[in-house]
Amino acid sequence: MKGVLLVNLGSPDSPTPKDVKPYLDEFLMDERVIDAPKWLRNILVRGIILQTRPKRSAKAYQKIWWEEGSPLIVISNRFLEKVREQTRLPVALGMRYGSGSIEEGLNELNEKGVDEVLLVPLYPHYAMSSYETVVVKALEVQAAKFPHMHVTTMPAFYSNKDYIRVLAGAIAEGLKGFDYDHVLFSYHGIPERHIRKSDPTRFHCKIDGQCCQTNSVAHYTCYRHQCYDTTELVKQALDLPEDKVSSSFQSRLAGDPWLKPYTDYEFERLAKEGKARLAVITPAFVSDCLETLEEIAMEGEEEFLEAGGKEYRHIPCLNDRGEWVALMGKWIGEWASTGALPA
Ligand SMILES: C=CC1=C(C)c2cc3[nH]c(cc4nc(cc5[nH]c(cc1n2)c(C)c5CCC(=O)O)C(CCC(=O)O)=C4C)c(C)c3C=C
Ligand SMILES: [Fe+2]
Ligand SMILES: [Fe+2]
Repeated sequence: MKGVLLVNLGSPDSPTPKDVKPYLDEFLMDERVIDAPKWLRNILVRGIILQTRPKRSAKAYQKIWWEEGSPLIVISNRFLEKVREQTRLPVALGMRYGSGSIEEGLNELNEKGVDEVLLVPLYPHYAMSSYETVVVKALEVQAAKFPHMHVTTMPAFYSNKDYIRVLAGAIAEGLKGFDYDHVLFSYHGIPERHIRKSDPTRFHCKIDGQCCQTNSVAHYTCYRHQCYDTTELVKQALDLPEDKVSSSFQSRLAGDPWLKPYTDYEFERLAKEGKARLAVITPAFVSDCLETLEEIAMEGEEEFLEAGGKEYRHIPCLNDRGEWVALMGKWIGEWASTGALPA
């Protein structure tokens, strides 16, 4: 019997340092997130980052926490419930880190008699620290605990025409009544090194301003290429003027170079260039979360206005909007009936 496992990133159980610390420990000790040898990761994460970050992160989580819990978890559950209404197949939800794990999700499907699983990483783009780690973890759990199950993985859907239509529709709605000077597509950042590590050709991705526009098999796993592709396709779908659109990368940790341009520097640059009214969208996330609600909607606005900007609008993620739920229902239906996956 077929079934579906949706997987998102996960959140701490509460916005307190006590709960944020074990969550960050699991997250940052993932070798695909902080990709240093284990002994060094131990020093970096447990010896340095976790000494101060949980307190700082907990404060940030407190600013965005909802009565029902973490926005990312609440929204993922709302999405789950609505997707269930679109299909007769069992659908479960798992989180890569923290409570409500991938194992619990697979177990729920197993108890319903599912032995053929469609695994859906809830990330539009491929990155070793997001999409890839979900797939690796799910396959590890499946092999160890549910060896009779067969798992098929949904590909990254960053350029799928239906996804672009749905994303463009959400952005058009968000831009309504806003006489914007610029639309910034802010994607979660990753270290530049991750791009090179994910290049199967080992020579294509040079992050030189050219490689992401030159055809290559490397783009199946090139986060940077995929992010720029999403921006370009939405720009075309909405007929946005070339000089009013750009992409940037947010949420970097100190240390190695991360993908540029950095979102916070872009806020300043755009304000200084006289772009008084700025709209920001965050298409690396399908659900609003700490990174969109605190870093972009709150901090971003402050930074932009302080730099001289006049008006700022953060456009929400797809969350549980009807068109997105219907599209996931359509993809599940196609897989269930013909085995086809979104291209
Ligand atoms: C080395 C560090 C990190 C990499 C690489 C990274 C990639 C990455 N992350 C997301 C999605 C989310 N990240 C979120 C929070 C978050 N991310 C990092 C670090 C890296 N992420 C940290 C330390 C945190 C925790 C908060 C903080 O202390 O700043 C979230 C929000 C979770 C929530 O509970 O709301 C999401 C979502 C992607 C898609 C990605 C690679 C493309
Ligand atoms: Fe992150
Ligand atoms: Fe590239």
